Parts: sequence; C-alpha cells; structure tokens
Amino acid sequence: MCSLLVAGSGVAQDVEPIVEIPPEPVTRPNIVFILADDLGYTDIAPYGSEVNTPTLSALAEQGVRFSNYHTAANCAPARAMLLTGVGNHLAGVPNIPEMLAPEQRTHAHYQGVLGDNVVTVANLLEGAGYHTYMAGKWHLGSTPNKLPSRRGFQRTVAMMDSGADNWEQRPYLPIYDQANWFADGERFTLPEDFYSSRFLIDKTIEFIDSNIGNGQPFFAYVSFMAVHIPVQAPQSFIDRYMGVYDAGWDVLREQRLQRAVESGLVPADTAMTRVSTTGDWDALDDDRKRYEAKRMAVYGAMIEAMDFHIGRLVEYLKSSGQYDNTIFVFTSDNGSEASGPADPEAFPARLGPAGQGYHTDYERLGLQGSYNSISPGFASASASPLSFYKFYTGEGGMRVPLIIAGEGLPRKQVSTPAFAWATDITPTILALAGVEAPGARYAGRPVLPMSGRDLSPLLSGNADRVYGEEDAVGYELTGHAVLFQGDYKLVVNQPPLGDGQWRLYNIARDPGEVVDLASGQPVIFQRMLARYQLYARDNGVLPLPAGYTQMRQLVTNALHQQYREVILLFLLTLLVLMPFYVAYRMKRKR
Ligand SMILES: O=[N+]([O-])c1ccc(OS(=O)(=O)O)cc1
Repeated sequence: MCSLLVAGSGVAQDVEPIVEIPPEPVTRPNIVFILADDLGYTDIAPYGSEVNTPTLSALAEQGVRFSNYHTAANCAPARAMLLTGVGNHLAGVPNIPEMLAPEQRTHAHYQGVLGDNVVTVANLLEGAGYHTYMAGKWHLGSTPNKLPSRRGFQRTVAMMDSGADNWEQRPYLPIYDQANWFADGERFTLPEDFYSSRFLIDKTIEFIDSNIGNGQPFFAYVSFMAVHIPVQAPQSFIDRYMGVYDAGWDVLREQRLQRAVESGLVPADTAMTRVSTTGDWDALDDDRKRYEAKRMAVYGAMIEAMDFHIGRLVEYLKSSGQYDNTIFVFTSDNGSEASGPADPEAFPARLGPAGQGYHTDYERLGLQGSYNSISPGFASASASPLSFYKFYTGEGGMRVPLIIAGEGLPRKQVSTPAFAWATDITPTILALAGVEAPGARYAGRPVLPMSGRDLSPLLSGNADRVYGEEDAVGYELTGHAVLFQGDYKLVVNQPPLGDGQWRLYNIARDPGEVVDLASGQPVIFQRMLARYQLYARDNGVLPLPAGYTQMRQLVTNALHQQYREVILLFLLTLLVLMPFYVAYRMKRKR
C-alpha cells in the first residue's frame, strides 16, 4: 500500500498502485514531398513515358497513382496551394509576381507572394514535432519574412526565382540581376560542381542525416528545378536519348496516348486536339529535325537524371533504415512548358539566350553555358493526350502525375480516377502525419481555413472519391479559367492559343477535350458558369487590365527592371538641372 494523490481531489488516499503501461509509441511517418517543375502528364514511365524512370515506377508500385489530379497552370500559384491547402488567389498568389501588371499590384492579394493569412504544412508539422527541410525552388517571396526559413522550414537551401541555371549560379532570364539562392535565411553561393538535381538531393540527405535517430520524424520538401527551362542535363544521360525523338512530336504524342490507354490512365477511345503552335514536323528540313530531336533528348535526359537522384535518396533511406517509415508524395507544379509563355516564338528572340550570353549550339546543347527548351510540338507531346500546356487551363496545363506511396500505405499498385486538386496535398500530408489542420487562428493571428480535401480515404480504399457531385473547384490565371464539377469541366482559354469561348467537357470520358458539350448540355453549362462567377467573386479574381498578355507583361516588367536605374538617373539629372534651366530662362527674360 502507498499514499497516492488522486488527481483533482486534493486528498491523499490509500489505494492499490496502478501499474502504468506506457502507451505504444506511435511511429509517425517521415514524409518526402517531391515536386518536379513543368513536368507533363505523360513525362514519366508510370504515366506512359518512354523516359526511363525506374525510381518513380517503383514508387508507383508502392502506392496509388492518380490519373485525374489537377494543379494550377503555372508555378507560384500551384506552390501556394500545395503548401497551404488554401486557394491561390486567397493566399495572395494569383500569378507569379514577374507577370503581374502594375494595376493588379495595387490590390493587396495580387502581390504574387505567399500571404501571412495562410499557414504552411511545414509550420504545422514543425509545431507537431517534425524536423522540416526544404531543398529547391521556392518562388513564393524572397523578402526576409517570406523566405522558407520563415515559413516553417528549419533547414533550407532555396532558389527564389521562377527558374535559374542548372549548372551554375546564373539567372536564366534578364529580369533577374542574379540567381537568388538562400540557405537557412542567408544568401548562398552554389558550389563549383553544381548540377541542380544532384545538389538538391545531396542537401536533402545531409539535412535528414544530421538528425537521424533522435526520435523525431522528418518532412522533406524536395522542389526540383527539373524540367524547367533552361532544360539542361549531364552528357551521360543525354546520350541515352539521342535518336529517341527523331520521328518527331506527332509520333511521340501517339505513342504516349497508346501507353496511357494501355496502363488505364485514360479511356481507350481518347481523342486528341492539336494546338495551333504544333508545327508540321514533315515540313522541317533535316537539320531542324535533328536539332528539335536533340532539344527533346536533353529534356528526356533531365527527367531521367531527376529520377536517378530521387533513387539515391531512396537508397539512402533504405540503407539507414528509414525507408519503411517514409511516405512519398510525387507530383509536378503544372503541365509541360513550351519554351515561353503565351507566345513561344517571341521568347527566345526577345528575352532569351543571346541577351544572356548563352549559346544554343547543337553539339553542346544542355551542357553548361547552353540554353535549351523544348518546342511547342514536343510540349504538347509531353502533355499527351491532353490539350494545351503550361499557362493555359486546358488539361495539358493542369493535369499532371501524382503518386502517393510508401511501405506503410495499405494499397499498392493501384490507380485512382478520382478528381484531386492541388489544395488537397497539405490536408493529406497532415492526415498521414496525424496532425490537425488549424482553425481560424494560428500563432496568435487569424488565418484562412484550408479548402483542400484529405485524400487518404483514397489511399486506404475506404472511398473512391473525395469530391461529391455537387462540389465544385474553380481556378483562374490571367483570364484562362476553369470550374471542375463531377466529371465535367467548364473552361475558357484566352488567345493566342485559345479563343476566349467558354466550353464544357466531360473529362472522364473525353480527357483530350475534343467534344464541346456547351450547347448539348445547356443546363449544366449555365449552372457551372454561374458557379464559376461565385468562385471568382469569393476569391477576388480581378478582371484583366486592357491589352494584358502574360508575355507582354513579363517583357515590360523585365524592361522596367533592366532600365530602372537608367530611368532613375535620368529623372534625377532632370531634377538637378531644372533650377539652372529656370534661372537661365528668367535671366534671359529680364
Ligand atoms: O519563359 N519565360 O519567360 C518564363 C517561363 C516560366 C516562368 O515562370 S514560372 O515560374 O511559371 O515557371 C516565367 C517566365
């Protein structure tokens, strides 16, 4: 017998001692969130690609492959949703800042940087005792309070811009004075032997290894620069794709469609549209065909190199005994990119390689000092069998691979056609980690609730959908707009590739967006149009400034950036000279 203080009673009583059985330690999983940049729907082997991606194929075997997952049509808006579970307009990222017009920037939620009204998945996991790491592209704000190190990531090495060189610390567009890299909140100089995919995985392994065995799980966000422009890869990988694309983009588009059908990603009778930027392959002369095929070979090589380095991370986790307790989420920020936004032909001529001191020689294509991108025809093949590509709200810009996998997950080797959206990633990661989503306040400040859905019922097989028939998801980027509801998609694409007409598709039966149902299904069409208007109102979608196009705005912003100093100096000189001029005039008058 012994005296125990009974909780709350304040009196000592003689009772039998209770033998405390320690609770089973709950092993919370490590989570690796891998984000590729500009990877098209059929760019990896488990989605029908000819590119050899054994690591991603093995991961797909270890979990669930989503065939109907959608994301934003360009970078930062997607990242805002992926990392917060909140719609991108509400989170302050309607577009990348590089493409916002001055009229738009007068609105607080049109800054293109992640607002303080949202919490990142890293904040929440860190608060729940996770180690949180990030390596790669950030692009959600580069002022000190917007760095990933201030948004919940404990260890970081991050590139701030829309893209950068993969071989050295060098900007890829003249809108940047330098390639802006930061590590743990400080400016960072890249090592001499830098290649982006290798470096980012090296850093991820270093971060994980520095805390191994201390009992806390980790969350690692690996945000690859592959396969954003400039498309660059090591020679040994390029060699494997020489000759693979010699038959051109139309043949590749067909091959990928066939494999997507065979692997059950899309219906057998999927038809395809042809966007106007896809050139006539047969009309190209042999030199041009050879050059285009090599541009694409470097692209395939960059994907395989990314897969190879993910493989190194998997090997490290296996050899250190952490793999079995790790869940992987692999996806892309948006669909494939055709060398430049809106007007691809204009990009190389006006902003591209020459002005930046890059070369585009055939022999050294993809290596250090070379500027490479894929042409629109191959971007369409990367998105095969979908229509359009990055920057547009066609399926090719928005539907991308999503794999969620890990030893500990109950279902393996399965595919789901359930609709899923970028805001679902954070709630899903939180559910897998057993962490509560925040309410209306976080760390003493009001925050927006997450609108995303937890996808884990699809992982366990407890549900075959997480969005019901009545649930609608809206999205807008520079006038290209969309509403998903059930199997239907209401969509408008603006010029130059689109025609500004709203259309209606059944994307379950017709993922290629070939049969417009707008006039055949007027009730659904009108109902979804009305629903889109609600989305636009509730999310503060602004009308486009007159004459706005993404490319024109990017170029204008770039010129402002480049000539800012010159203009300022000119104005200052005017200001200094003005009194002398006035004095001179007055003297003459007298
Ligand atoms: O080609 N560009 O000019 C270009 C490409 C991509 C881009 O941004 S991203 O962040 O959406 O990838 C910005 C500009």
